[in-house]
Amino acid sequence: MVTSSAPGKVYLFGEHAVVYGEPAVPCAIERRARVTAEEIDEGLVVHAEDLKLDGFTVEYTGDSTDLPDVDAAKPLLEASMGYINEAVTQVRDAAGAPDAGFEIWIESDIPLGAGLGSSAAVAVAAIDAGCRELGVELDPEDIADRAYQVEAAVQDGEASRADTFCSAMGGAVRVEGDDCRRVGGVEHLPFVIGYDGGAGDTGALVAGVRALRGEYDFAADTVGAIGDIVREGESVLGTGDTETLGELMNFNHGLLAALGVSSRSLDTMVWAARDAGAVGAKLTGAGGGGCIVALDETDAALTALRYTPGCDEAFRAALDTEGVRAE
Ligand SMILES: Nc1ncnc2c1ncn2[C@@H]1O[C@H](COP(=O)(O)OP(=O)(O)OP(=O)(O)O)[C@@H](O)[C@H]1O
Ligand SMILES: C[C@@](O)(CCO)CC(=O)[O-]
Ligand SMILES: [Mg+2]
Repeated sequence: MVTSSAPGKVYLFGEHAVVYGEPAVPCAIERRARVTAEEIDEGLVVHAEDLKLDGFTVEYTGDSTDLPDVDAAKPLLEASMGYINEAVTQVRDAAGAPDAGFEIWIESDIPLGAGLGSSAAVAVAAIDAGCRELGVELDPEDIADRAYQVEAAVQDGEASRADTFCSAMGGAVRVEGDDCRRVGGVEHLPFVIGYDGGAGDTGALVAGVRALRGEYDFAADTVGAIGDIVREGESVLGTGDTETLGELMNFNHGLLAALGVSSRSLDTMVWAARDAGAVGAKLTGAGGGGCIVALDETDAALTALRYTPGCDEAFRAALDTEGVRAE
């Protein structure tokens, strides 16, 4: 039996636009998903106790034809199980063991569906644990690639490599299409996270941006302008110029809001952090609900968020320079 863990992430810049080939800079954070895998004779048994669907805790067995006995919509359950099922498919493929059976336990500090990359962290950790259990060591780039295949399969092709590459490699990364690399020289960023307790539907939000981009040239230009922000941000990343990073994050949030992926609670938390003196604040991930990320060396934004109606939880999240690892 082996356990692997992988970090969640925040986007400094570039979510959504990265789906259309613009660059993005996600950063791994010290909140992890841990996956334990044990080889069994056949089939798949998954214990996913954090996986709450409208209040249900799901412990499921076998493949998607053998759904757990809970009163939740079948597509919702199938989508939720998809990441682990697809990760196991990748493990069997990598190990050349199409019939390998697994019992899997998932435990995670990353809120689900909230923009902190829980799906990528679970996929990355599951692939690493499953492969090591079968005696196969993949390097982090291969794990990232296979975890991307998982996200692409579950999200009907609507996924970039950003979340999975970041989770596998750790630190700050830059992703532009298939070109994925680590950004050197970034050791510390004073991230503060505000979480509204909710979640966004990544697929629907991506589809909304795609539709706007098709309908209006200025929406396509907005996506391009997010790419310009990323290119500008890269030039100051690692120089210690937090003020400029913050200003660019604020601009990025405005453009994401223009594309329709913010929400009242995300905007409220963004303004609470800024009013408290954060150098910048924006939504992170797909949006619609979930988390914002602010930059603040002091405790002011953290405290302000804790008193902001609609903010369920606020916490610091240090940059995690380590990606996937054996536990
Ligand atoms: N602890 C967990 N146990 C089992 N499955 C999980 C767990 N955490 C995440 N998942 C899977 O990931 C899905 C959430 O992924 P989704 O991409 O919607 O959100 P996210 O990755 O948290 O946010 P974003 O992609 O915006 O950063 C869950 O529905 C579930 O299928
Ligand atoms: C919205 C999006 O850009 C980020 C979700 O964390 C989608 C993706 O990159 O796959
Ligand atoms: Mg995700």
